[in-house]
Amino acid sequence: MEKETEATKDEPAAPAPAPRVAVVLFLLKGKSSVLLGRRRSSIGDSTFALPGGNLEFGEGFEECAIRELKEETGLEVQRTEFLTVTNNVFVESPKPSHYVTVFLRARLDDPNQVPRNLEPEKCHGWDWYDWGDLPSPLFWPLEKMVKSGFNPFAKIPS
Ligand SMILES: Nc1ncnc2c1ncn2[C@H]1C[C@H](O)[C@@H](COP(=O)(O)OP(=O)(O)OP(=O)(O)O)O1
Ligand SMILES: [Mg+2]
Repeated sequence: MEKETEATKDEPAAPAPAPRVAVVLFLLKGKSSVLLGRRRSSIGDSTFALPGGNLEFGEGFEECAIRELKEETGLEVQRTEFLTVTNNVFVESPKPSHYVTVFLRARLDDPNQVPRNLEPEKCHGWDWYDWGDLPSPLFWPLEKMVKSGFNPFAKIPS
């Protein structure tokens, strides 16, 4: 049953907070490079994270990843593969939030494409980092994956 906060005489009841869905992309280059950007956000400010964002109503995961990548970096990919999904509750951010995050991966269609920082209000800039020598601090959900041994370059079991 949907929970609602108590309505007052003048204000309608606010809907109870609900989990949201995000789609993020491991964009891979060569044998071991991934694209990361330093976040400017109330969630994970200044930490290094993957391109991606909120799934829009009616959108597919791949469609969302391709759109967010293009909006944030100008880079284009044609197809993606599903990697994993994680459940992340951000209790300490100013506005607590809960994200179910879908991780996809892709390779650059043209390895000579250069990322541009098209949303500078959300990111300090994009760059390629070696998976064996990642920058610090990583956005904590990503840090957790790295620590658990997750490898976005691994062959996906069929
Ligand atoms: N690497 C990650 N691991 C887990 N969750 C992540 C990761 N990256 C992002 N998220 C979650 C938490 C973020 O607040 C949420 C939305 O991504 P974020 O990049 O903040 O949105 P956005 O501002 O690009 O979205 P939009 O463009 O839709 O407004 O996704
Ligand atoms: Mg984003």
